[in-house]
Amino acid sequence: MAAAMLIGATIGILVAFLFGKVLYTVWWWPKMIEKKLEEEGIHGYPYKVLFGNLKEMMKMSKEAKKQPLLNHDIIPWVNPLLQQLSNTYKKIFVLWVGPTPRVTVTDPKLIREVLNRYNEFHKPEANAFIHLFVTGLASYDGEKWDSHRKILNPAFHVEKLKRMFPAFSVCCDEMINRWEELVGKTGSCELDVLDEFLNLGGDVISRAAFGSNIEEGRSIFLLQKEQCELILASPFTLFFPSLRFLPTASNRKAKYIHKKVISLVRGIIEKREDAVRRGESDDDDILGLLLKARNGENKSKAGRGSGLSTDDVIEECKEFYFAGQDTTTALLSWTMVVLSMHPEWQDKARNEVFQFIGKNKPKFDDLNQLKIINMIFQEVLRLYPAIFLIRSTSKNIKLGDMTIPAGVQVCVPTHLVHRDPEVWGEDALVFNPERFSEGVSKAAKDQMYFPFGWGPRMCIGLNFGMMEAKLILSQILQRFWFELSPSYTHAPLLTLIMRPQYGAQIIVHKL
Ligand code: HEM
Repeated sequence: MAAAMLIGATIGILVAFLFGKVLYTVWWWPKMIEKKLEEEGIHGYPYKVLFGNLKEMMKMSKEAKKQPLLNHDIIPWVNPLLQQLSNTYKKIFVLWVGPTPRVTVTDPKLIREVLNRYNEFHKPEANAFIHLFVTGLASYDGEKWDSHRKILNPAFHVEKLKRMFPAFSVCCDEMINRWEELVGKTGSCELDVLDEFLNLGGDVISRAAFGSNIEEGRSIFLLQKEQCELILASPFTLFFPSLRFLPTASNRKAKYIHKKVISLVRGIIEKREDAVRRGESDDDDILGLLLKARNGENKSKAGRGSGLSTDDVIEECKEFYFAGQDTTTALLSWTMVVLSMHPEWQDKARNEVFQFIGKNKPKFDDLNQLKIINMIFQEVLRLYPAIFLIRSTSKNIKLGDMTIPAGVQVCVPTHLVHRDPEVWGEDALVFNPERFSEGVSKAAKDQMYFPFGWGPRMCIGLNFGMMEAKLILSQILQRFWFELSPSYTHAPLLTLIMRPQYGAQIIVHKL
């Protein structure tokens, strides 16, 4: 009897504790933060228990999407709530992603502060689902980030990229030859270029950065793609990561994929170790540098805290398979879509390729001559930037003359700032690569252009991604002209990466 009462009391205390914790997380804490933010002059939609503003966000977006999107003014269509808050509060406001406050900053001075003070406004702790992709360097802070960045930087130096160039070239040739076969005798065919570039990106990263064979790389990125689709199918899991513990079929599948990816990466590492032992491998690519650091061969470069474990190496490999592929895929897919919408720029780009490269195979140094293509990519990355930047506070931090409380996410909405008429002028929503003809400083007021991030945490793969993009686009322009397929629907989807929601169906014609 006494034992039963004891068990009953223990369960009662546990239930009360859990109830209290849930109440604190979904009601008391957000309300307290809301009040503090208001005292600092940071306003927004009121917090609603559990879902924050997610329901309004989805409702408004569903309403907006009843009309087709016909131009590059995507924010009122993709995220009308964000547009409304920005119109009302201008430079800083809060919106609630579930119980998490997201302070959104569009003021240039504040943006610079957030991105430069990267140790105070650090990377948010990746939620368990995001962690499946965004791991390694992109998610670390402090000493660990510093030492990993020092280990990896040399893999992206220009002379290393030059050495990787033949591997890039082989992958691009294979894709172009396949397109020629598909176009065949009829002279044209329809392709979903999103899939095409996803495959290309995976091949490039496998061969150039890991020296692994194409099949291994393809298995990894197909699994990661499937993982991404599983998460997108139930977007609430992004905001309520505890849902991953539910024994659902998709959670079981996500766990299975995660394990499989790790075992494939482990296999690539073991093969590389064998090749190094036989003296048959490039030990200065991404994987080579990571293994050297793990073996303690380049401690002086990495500095304190560089003790890499095999698990660290696996996390970095997973990250590069994801980061190195999806971002460049998005850039290339949007470029094909936009150049189909603006054929006059497609012609200008093609003329430039013929002027500097003719019908020859592009060489590494040729790519530096392609100024118009560079301007086109800059403009595509302005209107369709891959990623928006999110940081987090773990203590109260001064920002301008405000105090941002601990536990708040701070967001720099690249896609919004890249369309701000105060920064870009009256034609901010128009596709006009010409604005970059005299460089970024002349194109954007206050240098508010950051498709690759900002400062020390700027994208490590910038030159890698741009080399891949220039090489493949110049080869496409040499052989084909292209237009949108009637089956294409302009529908940018904003998740981790901005991509065309229903694919990028393009009709490719032989020149
Ligand atoms: C067009 C292509 C690309 C775009 C638009 C892009 C964009 C970005 C952006 C905006 C960031 C900063 C994120 C932040 O500060 O929160 C970033 C970081 C990063 N990117 Fe890229 N990226 C591209 C290609 C690549 C490639 C090809 C690789 C690898 C081969 C790569 C690897 C990384 C890594 C590892 C980071 C984290 C850097 C750090 O935190 O130190 N990216 N990228």
